[in-house]
Amino acid sequence: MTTPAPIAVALDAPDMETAARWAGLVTPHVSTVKVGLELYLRHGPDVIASVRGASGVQVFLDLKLHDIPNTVAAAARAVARLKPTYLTVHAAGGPAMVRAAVEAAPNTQIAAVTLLTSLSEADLREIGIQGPPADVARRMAAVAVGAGAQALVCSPREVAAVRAEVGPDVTLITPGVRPAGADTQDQARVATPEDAIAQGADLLVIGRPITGAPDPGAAAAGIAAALRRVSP
Ligand SMILES: O=C(O)c1cc(=O)[nH]c(=O)n1[C@@H]1O[C@H](COP(=O)(O)O)[C@@H](O)[C@H]1O
Repeated sequence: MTTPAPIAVALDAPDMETAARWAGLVTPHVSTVKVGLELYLRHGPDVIASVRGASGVQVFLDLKLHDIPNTVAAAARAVARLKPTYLTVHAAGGPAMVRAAVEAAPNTQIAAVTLLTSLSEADLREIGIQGPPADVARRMAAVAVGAGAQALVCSPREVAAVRAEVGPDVTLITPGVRPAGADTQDQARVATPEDAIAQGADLLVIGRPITGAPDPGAAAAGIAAALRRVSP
C-alpha cells in the first residue's frame, strides 16, 4: 500500500451523496478531502462525517471566513468541534482577524488565503491591488503567519516566493493546479501538479480535473503516481 499523495480533492458537489461517493473513490490515493461553501451551506456539519467515512482521511473545511475578528472567532469556534485538519480564512481580513481564528480553533490549522488563484494580474489592477502577485502574496503571507496562521493558501506560481518569506515550518497549500493540457476553467494563476510540488507546495488542492473525470478514482491515482515520480 503506497502512502496517500499530498492532494486535497475539492469535493465541490451539489449534494452529499455525490461528495461521499467521490471521497470514497479518491481516498485510497490522496491524504485529504476538501469541503467548501457549496456543500457546507447546503448540508451543514453532517457533511463532514459523511465525507470522512471510516477512512480517517483528513478533512479540509474551506469556508474562507472574512469578517470582523469577533465574528470570525465565533464562526471558527462553531466549526472547531468538527475537528477539520484545516480551516480557511482570508488573510485580507488582517492580523487581528487571523489571530482570532487561530485562538478559537486551537486543534485546527488555520490556513490563510493570500490571493485567490482565479484573479489575473488585470483583475488585481482593477480592484486596486498594486504590484506583482508574488509580492502581494508574500505580504499577505507575512501578516498571516505573524498572526499565528500555521498554513497558507497561494497559487503554485507564487509558492516559492511565499516559502522564501515564511520558511519551512508553514504548510503551503496550492489550488490552481491543472495537469498539462487540462482546461484552466475559472483559474488564472495555475501550474501543473509536478511544478507545484517542485516549487515547494506541501498540499495540492485539485477539484474538477479529478471529480469531473469519468473515473475520479483513476484520475486521482494518475496524479498521485505523477507526483511520486517527481517526489518519491
Ligand atoms: O481556498 C481554496 O481552497 C481556494 C483558494 C484559491 O485561491 N483558489 C481556489 O481555487 N480555491 C479552491 O480550490 C478548489 C479548486 O478547484 P478546481 O479549480 O476545480 O481544481 C475550489 O474548491 C476553490 O474553492
